[in-house]
Amino acid sequence: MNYSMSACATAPIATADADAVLRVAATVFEAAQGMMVTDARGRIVRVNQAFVRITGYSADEVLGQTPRLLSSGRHVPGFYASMWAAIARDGSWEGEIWNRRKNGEVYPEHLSITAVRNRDGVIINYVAALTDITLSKAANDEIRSLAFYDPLTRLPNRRLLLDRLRQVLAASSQHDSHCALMFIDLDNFKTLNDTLGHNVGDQLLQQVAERLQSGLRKGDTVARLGGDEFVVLVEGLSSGARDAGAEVEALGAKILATLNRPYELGKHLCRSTPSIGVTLFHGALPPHPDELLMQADIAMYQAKQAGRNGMRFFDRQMQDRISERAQMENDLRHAVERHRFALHYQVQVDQHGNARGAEALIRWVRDDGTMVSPASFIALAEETGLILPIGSWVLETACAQLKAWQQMPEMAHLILAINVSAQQFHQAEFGEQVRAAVQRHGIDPRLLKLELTEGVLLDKIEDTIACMQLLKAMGVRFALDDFGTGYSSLQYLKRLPLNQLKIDQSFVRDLVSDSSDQAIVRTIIAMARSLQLDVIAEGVETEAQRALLEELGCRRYQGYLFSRPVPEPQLRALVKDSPRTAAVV
Ligand SMILES: Nc1nc2c(ncn2[C@@H]2O[C@@H]3COP(=O)(O)O[C@H]4[C@@H](O)[C@H](n5cnc6c(=O)[nH]c(N)nc65)O[C@@H]4COP(=O)(O)O[C@H]3[C@H]2O)c(=O)[nH]1
Repeated sequence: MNYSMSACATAPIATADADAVLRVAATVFEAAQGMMVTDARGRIVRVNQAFVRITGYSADEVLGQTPRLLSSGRHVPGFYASMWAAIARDGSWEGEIWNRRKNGEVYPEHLSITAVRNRDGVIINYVAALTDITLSKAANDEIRSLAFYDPLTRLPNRRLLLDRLRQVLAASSQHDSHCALMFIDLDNFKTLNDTLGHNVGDQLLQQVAERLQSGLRKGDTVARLGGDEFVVLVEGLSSGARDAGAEVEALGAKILATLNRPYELGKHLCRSTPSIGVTLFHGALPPHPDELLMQADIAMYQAKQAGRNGMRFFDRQMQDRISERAQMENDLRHAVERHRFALHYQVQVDQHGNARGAEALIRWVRDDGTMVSPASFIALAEETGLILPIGSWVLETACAQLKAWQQMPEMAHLILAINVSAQQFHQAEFGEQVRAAVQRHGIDPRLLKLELTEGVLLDKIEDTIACMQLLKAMGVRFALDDFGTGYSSLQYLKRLPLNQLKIDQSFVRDLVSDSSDQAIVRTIIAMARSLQLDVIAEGVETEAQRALLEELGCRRYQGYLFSRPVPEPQLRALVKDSPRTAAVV
């Protein structure tokens, strides 16, 4: 284009060929790009239709003028001087500038200017090609905005936050002052969103964003990471960690108070509270931005654990615990995939010492063969949902074991109890799962006992009763585990098709010396009687405890006095020796 223009401005018109070149040049000159030709002194000598369209000036209005008439006044003083210096040096210049249309509107344009020289090398014209980039610039801005800002709140997003954090970290080695990263998460946002709808949830997030922004200093950054997670980056705190901590503490208290004020969300007046996690950093050895964000997140999690609507500072021990937990979750997942579990069995005896049954207690078998107690992984399995495949494995393994016992005369009478967690029990297909397992293994369902805790039973009581009744009708038994530690009331206990109450070991431990434990155990036994339920005591370790339990009316026992939980072959040996099962320590 510029080449053609130079041809147009400089080629001598002598031949028919030259005529054709001229027509081509004229056509090119009238292309979509704005064109402007000046003489060597900068006076406009020619413009095309596109120029007229872009600038709003007619050719007559600009001929003889200088391009200064388009100037927007937006550029710094040295801008044009350096542009002309480049043209003088290189023969051309190209870049983006702001110009002004005839109607006063300032617009961005892409401009390229080429100097045209005669045969002697003297500049005779300047040719400018200009493109209005208003639209593409707007599109660029939009892309930038989408890439770096959260569309809902207009706050910086994670990408921009990390970018700023990187800058702050790079600069922090030169400053003494501390900076803080605060991770803010709204408590119960999900519930509000689910109950009042996303529209109301969005309004809350917008108002939280406004409150956060208005409560901070200009230099601080508020970002939204997504969902109900906000982050505040605070710079320029005191140089001493203690003072900086106190400043952040005050800021945190202010944020808590601001976000605690009620929100008007359409026709709803709502309350929302935040949990805030803070990590402080400064100078010498700044951590990686992702690491800082993780620390603040961990501290926020700790604030949640501590009861919400509060603030916590990051603490490294907490991080170690969380890393351990993550590692354990990973290992447990592998264990579930490869069925790395074993059932141990703890015998349950009657008052004559005869084995009447056993409780199956799971162990996680580590790759090095060590056994991990369920006390250290069942809670994690419940939190992560892994309890479902684990529970299925226990059910299958217990049924297979019962089947095997049915072929052994000395074991065939044993009732096997398994623990069922709340999540497992409340799956819609749990009843069916048990029925199918019983059928698949061809076992007598009366030999299977499901131990449930009070928590399981209290939840969704009608569904619970329906599921229990279905299984009870098949012959499956139910025991209520850890009895006495929850909130069971006689009224609802009456409605549950239970077979047995299990006295929690915490009442057995000091039974001999503690008269209030004796009173509790006496009451539980009386309650069981009135409900016509069996009663068993767990955690029986001494003969004195057993004797007292017997005196109080309890006829079934489980505990170290009889045996610890042991692998199946040991249980078999033990049962063979019963009555008065020998103690296995
Ligand atoms: N101090 C003392 N302790 C005694 C005595 N006798 C038994 N124990 C222990 O007390 C726990 C009794 O089981 P639990 O209350 O159902 O408590 C169980 C149960 O809630 C859960 N659990 C075990 N296996 C499973 C399972 O397959 N599924 C589910 N969901 N939970 C399980 O893990 C808990 C802990 O199991 P374990 O570590 O095997 O711990 C067992 C057992 O080893 C005694 O005389 N003294």
